Amino acid sequence: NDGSVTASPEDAYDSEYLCPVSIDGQTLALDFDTGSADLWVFSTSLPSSEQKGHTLFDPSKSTNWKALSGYKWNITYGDGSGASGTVGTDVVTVGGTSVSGQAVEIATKVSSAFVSDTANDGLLGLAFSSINTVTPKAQHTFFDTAKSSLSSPVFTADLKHRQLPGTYDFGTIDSSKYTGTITYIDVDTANGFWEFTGSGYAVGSGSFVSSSIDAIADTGTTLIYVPDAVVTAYYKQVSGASYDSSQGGYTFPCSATLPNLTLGIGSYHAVVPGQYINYSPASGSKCFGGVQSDSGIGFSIYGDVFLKSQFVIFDGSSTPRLGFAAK
Ligand SMILES: O=C(NC1CCCCC1)N[C@H]1[C@H](O)[C@@H](N2CCCCC2)[C@@H]2OC[C@H]1O2
Repeated sequence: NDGSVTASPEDAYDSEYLCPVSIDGQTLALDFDTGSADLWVFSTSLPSSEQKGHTLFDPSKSTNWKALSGYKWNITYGDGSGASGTVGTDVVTVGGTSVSGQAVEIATKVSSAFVSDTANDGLLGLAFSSINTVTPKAQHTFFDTAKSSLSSPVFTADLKHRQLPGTYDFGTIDSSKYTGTITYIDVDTANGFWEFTGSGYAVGSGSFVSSSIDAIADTGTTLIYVPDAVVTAYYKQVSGASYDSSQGGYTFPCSATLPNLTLGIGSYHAVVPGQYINYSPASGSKCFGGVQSDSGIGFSIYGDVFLKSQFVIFDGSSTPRLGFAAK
């Protein structure tokens, strides 16, 4: 029951990656999010003003749909976006991986950021089921439901930079998708995230600075959010860079040459190419950086700007761990 599904960038800046997911034959484009644990979809139960432009799941058209009476969900994400609604179970298929009895959370309310993100029909959470928001009983993620039917209890992310589709694979580690060896690091699941301790950083050709960085691997977050010491060291090497409070982050002249950012994972040095850190135009001739401060978040976030530079293994065995390799 192993499977592989394409992950297509939603826009020219790789703001998010969307994957086709079939719910009893109804196919929606979902944002696979290793930073949350709810599988929720735009539905015919939303007010029509919030449905516009999205593909909707209609449970009344599903023969395998089973409503969970009295069950509800309500989620708020780190960017302030959120959604809420009701719950049922159905057959969910991702690439070749099909599971029955999967909790599918029907949106009856979504925040404006989701309404306007018309390519996005919902989220498929891939964090640990301990942070699923369904009450009165938390539900399993798609990966947890599928795990026992996979050749190996793993999924991998091979996201790409700019305009290229990548893949999420379930159940196998495809050795054609990476070079060299895989470096594994322990994961602390206490907060429900794929959380680990990074070993430090380097900017461009500069020397590596050893420092413990508490971080999560989050496919649902676009950028890299790291401690101020890293951010300051990085933009010191970018002429014309500055913190722009009106943009809410560091910007620099779009013509700037950006240094690579190396992030340590154990003894492995993961290199994020400088070009990946020119995230998008901000205003005028300034561009918005793909590396920003993690202050106020509580931990660092290695989001898509980082993850797309690597081949990443999310190992859900009894001792969960993360694997990273160059590609
Ligand atoms: O909130 C975060 N990350 C935070 C970013 C700031 C620093 C803390 C973490 N990720 C979310 C992302 O923004 C959402 N967004 C919705 C609107 C369209 C774009 C995507 C989408 O839903 C869940 C996840 O993905």
